[in-house]
Amino acid sequence: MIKVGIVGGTGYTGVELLRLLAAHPGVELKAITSRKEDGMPVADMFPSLRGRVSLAFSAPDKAELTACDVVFFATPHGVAMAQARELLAAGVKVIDLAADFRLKDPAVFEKWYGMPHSCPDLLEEAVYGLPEINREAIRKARIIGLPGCYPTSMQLGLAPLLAQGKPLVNESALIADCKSGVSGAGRKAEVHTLLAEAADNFKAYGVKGHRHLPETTQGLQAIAGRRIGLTFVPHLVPMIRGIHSTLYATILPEALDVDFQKLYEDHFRGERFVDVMPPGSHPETRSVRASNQLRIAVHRPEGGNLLVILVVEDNLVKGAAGQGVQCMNIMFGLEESTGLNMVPVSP
Ligand SMILES: NC(=O)C1=CN([C@@H]2O[C@H](COP(=O)(O)OP(=O)(O)OC[C@H]3O[C@@H](n4cnc5c(N)ncnc54)[C@H](OP(=O)(O)O)[C@@H]3O)[C@@H](O)[C@H]2O)C=CC1
Ligand SMILES: CC(=O)N[C@@H](CCC(=O)OP(=O)(O)O)C(=O)O
Repeated sequence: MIKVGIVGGTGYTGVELLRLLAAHPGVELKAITSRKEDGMPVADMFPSLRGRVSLAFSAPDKAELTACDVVFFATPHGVAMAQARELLAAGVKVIDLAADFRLKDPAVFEKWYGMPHSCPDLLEEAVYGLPEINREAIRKARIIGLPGCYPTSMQLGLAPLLAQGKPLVNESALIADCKSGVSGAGRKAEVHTLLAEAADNFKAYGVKGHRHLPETTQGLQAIAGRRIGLTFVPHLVPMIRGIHSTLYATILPEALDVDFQKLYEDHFRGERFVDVMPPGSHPETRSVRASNQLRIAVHRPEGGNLLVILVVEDNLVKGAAGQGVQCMNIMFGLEESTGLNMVPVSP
């Protein structure tokens, strides 16, 4: 059994990790931390876990965490990087759901997260936890920086176009129009996620610049091996879970004959968690709810030169906790889908 610790068990991604790991056949939960709820039984705070998780939250304790095989950080940015070195030295693998190990350039990290990076050497070693792109590196990794929720949808949605030897679309003018449910903002109390603010409302935010832009650009450039240009506009929609990303790319004249549906199907053939839907499909967020599935539909309106890619995922599962479990399975040599075979909840 893999001994698992979770730092930050009371946030939405923390409790989602608990839901997935409580049903995982190869895992033993050893420590679930919360400084504010120290001593409270997990099932008292989350009755959905009654009979499934018998542990209580505890304050982060070095001895408890270093006795684990892997520790997940479901904490705000900056927490994992302060503790990772000690855990790695004790032979513990680290999977961070925040952004501490996503961006390769410490100066870019500091610009977008407003804090200096405390361990640039570990940043260099860390592997970006997107299995469909980075599976082999994840297998050998000691430390994983899991992608943000929006970047998962944007990178998987655009990867087949950019992974070709020569450009098929105008790679300097890609557009990502993305919508997220409010759980993406986390569990902490904030005015903009109050029911009276977020319900029956719809708005864009972060148009001037969102921290997921440099992360996504970094990933897409690594896939393409070329510079790319991306405009990313996130929106908040009045639903709880789910991301819907609509991606636009202009087809180059020399690629107008390409069968893009086939290109996507070939690219993701054999990928358990990426479903390329039949032509003409309109994926819905509820078709992936509470599952690690991501669905993609490829459109070319009126057969013209604009490609429209629709992507849906559950921000808390494929966009966070599920992707973390997928990476853990790969790192520990388990079947990649272990504990992740749930059917999406619909309606
Ligand atoms: N929500 C989403 O869709 C996604 C979120 N993420 C990222 O995952 C991380 C967690 O997000 P979310 O679950 O929404 O987070 P929340 O902000 O809701 O929860 C944070 C958790 O971290 C703990 N915590 C806070 N500060 C510290 C600290 N200094 N040391 C130890 N524990 C601490 C809190 O418990 P306590 O204070 O009691 O210790 C709490 O359990 C964030 O970095 C977020 O950006 C990533 C992808 C998607
Ligand atoms: C709806 C909403 O507010 N979403 C969050 C992104 C959630 C996420 O993936 O966050 P991290 O990069 O912090 O891990 C936002 O736009 O800030």
